[in-house]
Amino acid sequence: MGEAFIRVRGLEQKFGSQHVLRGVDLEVMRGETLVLLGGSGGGKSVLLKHLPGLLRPWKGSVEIDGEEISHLGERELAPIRRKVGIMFQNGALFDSMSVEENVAFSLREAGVKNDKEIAQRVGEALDIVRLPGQQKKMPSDLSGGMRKRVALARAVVGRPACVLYDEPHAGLDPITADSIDHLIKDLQRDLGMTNVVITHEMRSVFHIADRVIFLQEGRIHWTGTPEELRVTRDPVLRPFVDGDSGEAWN
Ligand SMILES: Nc1ncnc2c1ncn2[C@@H]1O[C@H](COP(=O)(O)OP(=O)(O)OP(=O)(O)O)[C@@H](O)[C@H]1O
Repeated sequence: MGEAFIRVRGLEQKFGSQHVLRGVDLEVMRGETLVLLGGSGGGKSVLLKHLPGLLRPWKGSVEIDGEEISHLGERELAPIRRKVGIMFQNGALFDSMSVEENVAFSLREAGVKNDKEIAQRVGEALDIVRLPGQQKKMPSDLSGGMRKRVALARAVVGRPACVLYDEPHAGLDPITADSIDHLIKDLQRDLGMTNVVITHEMRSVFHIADRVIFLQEGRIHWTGTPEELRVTRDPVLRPFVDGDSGEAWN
């Protein structure tokens, strides 16, 4: 580690009069797993969408692998999006396409045309997410956990250097959520992947994070290791870690 793969400086975003990001400074080191925590509506997804250039900063800058991307057009962003894969919150699979077609979609978008190469790379991606041989299944045939893994296969099939995960555990039972955590760590260990993960699952945070960032009202309120998070006395973080709303149980 030691070298920043993502560098965000003074990032601000507004939607109408709503000032969602208010000056975010962030570095994600190559090969690290960074977890992004924060209350609902605090701007985590909005921040994540700036990293592959899906949103353009209102103010500030975003650098990916040493390249400033905030001024780039759609065509110039294509190589950036090959470096930064994203696994969206709802999995976002196309229900009318098979698993194979869903995973191949981002490769075809990236201009890969050779069917044999596509089939091979889809097979490898399905192996990585532990769904070997599931190419012909339709999304409606899959469980929630399997759909998430197909979404992850789609994010990694282009062999990005970095994967962004927007609540990869949402709607999963604890065992399936744990298997997603293992996949995230396998990608980091085996392929040197940089991971940025939004989650509300504290158990996962302690399993996967090298570093944690807490976003509050559009700014980074706290940064530390999982060990520091576990013992923090920060008045905003403590109830979050304990899952304590402050209301009494009778
Ligand atoms: N494209 C958009 N247009 C207008 N408002 C938006 C847009 N995207 C996000 N917002 C608003 O920005 C705020 C932050 O949203 P965001 O999805 O980043 O929250 P979050 O921290 O990811 O929350 P959660 O944990 O609930 O998913 C919300 O009030 C949301 O309604």
